[in-house]
Amino acid sequence: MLTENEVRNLLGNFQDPFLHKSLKETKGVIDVSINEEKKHVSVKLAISKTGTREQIQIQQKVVEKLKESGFATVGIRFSQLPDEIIEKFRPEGPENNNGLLPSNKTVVISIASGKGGVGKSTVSVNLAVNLARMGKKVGLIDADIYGFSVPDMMGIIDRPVVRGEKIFPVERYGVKVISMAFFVEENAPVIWRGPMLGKMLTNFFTEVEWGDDLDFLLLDLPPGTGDVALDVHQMLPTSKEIIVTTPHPTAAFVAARAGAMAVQTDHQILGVIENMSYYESSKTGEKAYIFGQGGGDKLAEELNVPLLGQIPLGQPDWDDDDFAPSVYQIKHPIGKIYFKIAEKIANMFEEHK
Ligand SMILES: Nc1ncnc2c1ncn2[C@@H]1O[C@H](COP(=O)(O)OP(=O)(O)OP(=O)(O)O)[C@@H](O)[C@H]1O
Repeated sequence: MLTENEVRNLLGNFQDPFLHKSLKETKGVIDVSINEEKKHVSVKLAISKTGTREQIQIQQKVVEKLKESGFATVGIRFSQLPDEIIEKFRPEGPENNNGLLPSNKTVVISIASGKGGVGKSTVSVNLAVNLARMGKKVGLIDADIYGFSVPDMMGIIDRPVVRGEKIFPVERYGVKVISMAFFVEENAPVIWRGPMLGKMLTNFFTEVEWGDDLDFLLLDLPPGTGDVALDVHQMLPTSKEIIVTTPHPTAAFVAARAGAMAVQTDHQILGVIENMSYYESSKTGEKAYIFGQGGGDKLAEELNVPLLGQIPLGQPDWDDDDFAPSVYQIKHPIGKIYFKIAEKIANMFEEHK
């Protein structure tokens, strides 16, 4: 494994993608810290333009190189170089303005879970829809390679339009949706492992025409804490995370590992959502805690983040004209809970605008 200085030297050879100078020259290697025991390296780099496809490319190369050098996990963060340095090295000629996707103002939020079946996709879909109901510009990427359920859940029948090199997402309930399901044969085997998924995700970020700057880009991640989930975590640009759990204390224990993965990859956790919290009788209003109790609270406490909400068991009441089996209507009691959670999330970013 490399020492901190060796990592600095290695990173110093990478080029700033717009200034075409080495990171050594631009003083773009800001921070390197190594956890030898866990074989983890955390790096902070400054480049001239963040939130670009070039950032994602350099990010992938850096992660690849560091893994080749013996690190098991890599955390990577980017910031913008100071204006003086950009001015000093700015190349002649028209500025390259392509590829500002997602833009600097887009908040990327990944929805993660410790295991499958806890409702991660349902939560992703309903958060996206409710952020859009608030008037936010929202994109949703279905990156759960084990089951691309988002299009079905939202009742999406259309497919994205491809024009030239750009893919135009499908819009549903005001959310721009891109799913791996659009690009693979139905029932095709799950061959999309780490690197392939990586390529696909890069394409989602760089070749998808999201239109005006998005406020939020949500990602439905693969469940679990195995290699695939770890790879995806590492590939994401500065992403925030929300962890979904069921109320059973053992479920929360497994979800805590997903939280640990987020921390390890330098992703800030915004909070925990507890799903399938209870069943409420529509006649008596009595609550039955079918899947146990306390898991969400316990996890939130352990991760030191807020419990953003508790979602009871219940189905949306869709009609045949507008079939979206997993989207709760705005007037539905669960729809209202999702709206409140969406408000909490949006408020976390209000002061920065
Ligand atoms: N609050 C809820 N009440 C009732 N059913 C729910 C609730 N949340 C999710 N479900 C149902 O549970 C099942 C699993 O949900 P979902 O697919 O969202 O989970 P997931 O964690 O994304 O699973 P996977 O990771 O395996 O894709 C679905 O059939 C979904 O409709």
